[in-house]
Amino acid sequence: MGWFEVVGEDAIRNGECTDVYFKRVVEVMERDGVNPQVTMEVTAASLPDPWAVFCGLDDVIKLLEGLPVDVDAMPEGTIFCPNEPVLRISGRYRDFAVYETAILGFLCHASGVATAAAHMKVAAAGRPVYSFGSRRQHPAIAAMIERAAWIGGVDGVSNTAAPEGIPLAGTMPHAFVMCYPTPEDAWLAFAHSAGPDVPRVMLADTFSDEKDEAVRAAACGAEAVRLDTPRSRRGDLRAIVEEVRWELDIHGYPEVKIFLSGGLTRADVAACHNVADAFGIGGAIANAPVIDFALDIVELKGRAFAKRGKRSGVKQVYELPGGHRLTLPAQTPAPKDAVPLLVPSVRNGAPVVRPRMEDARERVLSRLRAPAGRG
Ligand SMILES: O=P(O)(O)OC[C@H]1O[C@H](OP(=O)(O)OP(=O)(O)O)[C@H](O)[C@@H]1O
Repeated sequence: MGWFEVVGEDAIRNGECTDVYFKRVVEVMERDGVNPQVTMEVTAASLPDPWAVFCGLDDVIKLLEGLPVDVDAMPEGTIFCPNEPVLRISGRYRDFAVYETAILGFLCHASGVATAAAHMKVAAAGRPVYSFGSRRQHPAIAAMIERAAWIGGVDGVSNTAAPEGIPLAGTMPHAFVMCYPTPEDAWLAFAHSAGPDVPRVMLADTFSDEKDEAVRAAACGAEAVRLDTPRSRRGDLRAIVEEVRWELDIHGYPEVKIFLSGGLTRADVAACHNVADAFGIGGAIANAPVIDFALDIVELKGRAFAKRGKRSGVKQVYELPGGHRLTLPAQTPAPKDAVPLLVPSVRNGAPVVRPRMEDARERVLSRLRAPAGRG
């Protein structure tokens, strides 16, 4: 272990970040010379929502690179439903058994965050959503959280350690406002000295009522006011936003936008989607429930074989015209005009694809734009 209680990249790549039972059984199998050819599939029997976003494949490909395995998977950003295999690995069991822990960890966590982000975008109905939640998770995984949120469709992220290319977004903390004699002093200092590309979004709820501070912030040059109303003061959030909008308009600031944040849930965002102009979301994205993926043998030595509760045989998931989906045995001929969703990702340890987060994000956004919804 190093300075912090984190697992280093080398330990993950070497299979040292694993459940001890894998190490124990691999030793037993080595002694017995047992190492059958298997195909294993990753599926989730249930989801927090009717559909989810597949994410985390990039790390899985890097993890398995160089091992004698083949991997087929849905591309990152693919929408999937319960029981659909999202990824399959073929190889000799002992050669990749210890990686199950990390494979599932990569996929469960990233897919959970991407899914929550996509559902939040649906709730916001076109208004921008920003990921402010890396403070809710261990800093060592901030880049993963922000990447998954970006793939899920957020419009920017707050953590400066996010992967390059993701736009950074942020306003000002309450501590900043409190470090000046008055909020006006803080807002004017920010308006004067923040970088030219930094939007003048002023936090307008530190000491007094939102409608009072919002109008005062507008007078100090705010392009937008951020309302981060504490839950203890909240009551009817939509009514607060409507009242602030009214006061800004009547005092001559109709162009000043309202940015909402602070413990927002999907229901809060849906309730305010047409009165607030943007949303900063922390825990409701970063603390998303993980997707409960499992990795199970479906074929052993070339024959369909599965434990109880699982369907045996290698499968393919098809998308049909009209957005319908079908899971069939892989050897069944593809239905007419069907698009197979599981595609080659690794062949004998060599990556066939390098997932690009922009492609994954576009896959999600194009689905969210589709009139038929997620299909
Ligand atoms: O959706 P959430 O889980 O609440 O996370 C995001 C919140 O984190 C920050 O608030 P915080 O009060 O921690 O800091 P601040 O006073 O600097 O705004 C930010 O202002 C958001 O409100």
